[in-house]
Amino acid sequence: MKVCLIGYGKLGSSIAKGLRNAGVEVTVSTLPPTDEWAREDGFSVVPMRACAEGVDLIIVAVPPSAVPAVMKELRGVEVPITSTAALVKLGELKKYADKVYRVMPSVTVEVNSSPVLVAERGGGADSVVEAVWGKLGKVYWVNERVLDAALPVVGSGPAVHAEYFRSAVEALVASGVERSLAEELARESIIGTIKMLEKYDPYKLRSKVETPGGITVEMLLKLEEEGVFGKIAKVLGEKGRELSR
Ligand SMILES: NC(=O)C1=CN([C@@H]2O[C@H](COP(=O)(O)OP(=O)(O)OC[C@H]3O[C@@H](n4cnc5c(N)ncnc54)[C@H](O)[C@@H]3O)[C@@H](O)[C@H]2O)C=CC1
Ligand SMILES: O=C(O)[C@@H]1CCC=N1
Repeated sequence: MKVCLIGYGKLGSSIAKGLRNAGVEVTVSTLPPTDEWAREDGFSVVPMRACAEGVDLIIVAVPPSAVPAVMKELRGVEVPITSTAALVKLGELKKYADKVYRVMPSVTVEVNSSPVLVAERGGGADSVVEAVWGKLGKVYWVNERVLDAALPVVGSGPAVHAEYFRSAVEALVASGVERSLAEELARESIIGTIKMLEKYDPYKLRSKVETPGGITVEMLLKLEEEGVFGKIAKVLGEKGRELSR
């Protein structure tokens, strides 16, 4: 499979590396200075129309404000297009191309382990979209409203989740644990928790940990009293509702 990737920034570079891990041939078209970064990472960089020739799929990973210019330059190209841009709706993309999709992944595509929301089925090239994006994680076909609602947890997710990880590490360091050990302990604990969440719902998991009268319930009630978890749900939920309006 061959892919043309437009944009080699924070997300684009992760997409390119993830696709390469999976054996997909990637050609890049991007602006300076990221063209040099792509070459340094071993990708071939060419002008946009040349990039779009003879490939199975085009991935547009440019800032939302640059999408209209890129889509105009791709006008008339028959290859299906997937846009990763937040905020640029499918209706807007369809003004420029027939076979076009919105995709919402996260930078964890770099390790081939991202949820990938795709809107919407029936865009004229579903199987090639599934085949390429399926190399980067797990594909979920959804309507656009769901893609937007999920953006704060999927697209922004790694940054948000990493802040919890960081807080756990700081807590250990504050208690006198060496930072390298603290990082390892927090990471292993989170990996184990994710595996348990495949078996148990969060309420059940919490009840397995909370010893009556013990320290877990004491700490969690304190965090709840301070509104920590409610605040996360409120802010991410409000953003999802705003985006999916
Ligand atoms: N960074 C992330 O974790 C995620 C980003 N997104 C979306 O992906 C898109 C890219 O985001 P980032 O990589 O963070 O942005 P970025 O600013 O790091 O990278 C943008 C890239 O697009 C290139 N570019 C800009 N205008 C161009 C043009 N006219 N022609 C060709 N290339 C052009 C830039 O040179 C750069 O390589 C955005 O629309 C964003 O909403 C979606 C999900 C996650
Ligand atoms: O922060 C942003 O706007 C983009 C979309 C999701 C992740 N990064």
